[in-house]
Amino acid sequence: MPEVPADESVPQRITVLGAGSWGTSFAKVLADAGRDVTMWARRAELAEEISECGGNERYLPGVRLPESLRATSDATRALDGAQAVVLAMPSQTLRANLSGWLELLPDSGPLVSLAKGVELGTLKRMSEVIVEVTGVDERRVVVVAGPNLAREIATEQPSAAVLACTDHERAVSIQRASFNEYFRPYTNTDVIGCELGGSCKNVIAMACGVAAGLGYGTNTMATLITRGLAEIARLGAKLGADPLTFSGLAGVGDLVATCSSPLSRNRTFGERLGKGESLAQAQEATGGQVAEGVKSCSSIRELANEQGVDMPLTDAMHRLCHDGRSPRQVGAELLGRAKKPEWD
Ligand SMILES: NC(=O)C1=CN([C@@H]2O[C@H](COP(=O)(O)OP(=O)(O)OC[C@H]3O[C@@H](n4cnc5c(N)ncnc54)[C@H](O)[C@@H]3O)[C@@H](O)[C@H]2O)C=CC1
Ligand SMILES: O=C(CO)COP(=O)(O)O
Repeated sequence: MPEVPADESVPQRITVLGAGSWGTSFAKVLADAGRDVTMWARRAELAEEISECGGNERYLPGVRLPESLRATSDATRALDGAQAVVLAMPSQTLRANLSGWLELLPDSGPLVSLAKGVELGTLKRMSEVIVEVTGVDERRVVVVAGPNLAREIATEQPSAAVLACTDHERAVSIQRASFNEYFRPYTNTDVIGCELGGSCKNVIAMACGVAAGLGYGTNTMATLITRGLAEIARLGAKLGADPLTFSGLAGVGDLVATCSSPLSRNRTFGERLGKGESLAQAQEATGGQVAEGVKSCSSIRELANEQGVDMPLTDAMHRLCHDGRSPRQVGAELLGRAKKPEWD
């Protein structure tokens, strides 16, 4: 266990709200870094399995969790004494969940967001939703981004992440609270860029999955990743992100990991669509786990339209998921677009 200096700015008692794959894996990261971690799970049986059996077979089969990790389905108990709170649920459910916990959240300390998505309807990033619902200063909100496939981290494969916060010191406090032998977090003050990178890459990963499902190879994947990065960076530039962020872990890093890995739910979802499954069939097959890109392709597309930013791949994924187009049709539409220089 790495030595963390006894420093009051490093939260010791941390609550993770949400016990899906990333919530559980991130709770393990924190516990392995020496923190005192309590998880909240929606289902009492899952809370019991984590506390009593040291596992979460539905989300992370075969993974042994640290003995120190406790879980409860009682949010009041989970949040009692929390010095930092980690929010680990799907983007489209964050607002409703958070609204139910307002009275229980600590008055100070970081609120850490793991979710990668843009809210339907409001088109807000998750840190914006947190600030709006709780009324906290944005400098309390820390966003976790980067190439972080939950299962790889839960099996202690070396990984890096980005902790983004407009308050550098706050990001450093979570960095010190979470680093361990296999998890190396960097800090970044560009919250907008990190959140956009994490949300938009889910849509591009779906596109790569569709291409794989259609039987296409490496040239197609490389094209989708590269042109995906170009459209993400265009949106980021318009919304005030630091362009450098997109060449970092939250940009190209997460894009490469998610677009290439069979562990990615978004890529797998796209692959099923590419093989001819319907949206409902692909949804059924994910076993209740979230593929954020399915909804974010619509919210990001709307955000891009609002900002006058061209995002053809995101638009294509929206047409495929929600507008009745087939994978081959959207492929043909993309290739048939007006010819243009690589850089506008
Ligand atoms: N799994 C991964 O590898 C990574 C996931 N993320 C992001 O973290 C967020 C959470 O993802 P996961 O933990 O993987 O999701 P998951 O689908 O594995 O688990 C979601 C968790 O949220 C809980 N939840 C609370 N309210 C819910 C509701 N109304 N509907 C559905 N579930 C609800 C579920 O019970 C479950 O514990 C997502 O935004 C995802 O994009 C980010 C990095 C890595
Ligand atoms: O965000 C992720 C990796 O960084 C996880 O991607 P999926 O949600 O597609 O599994």
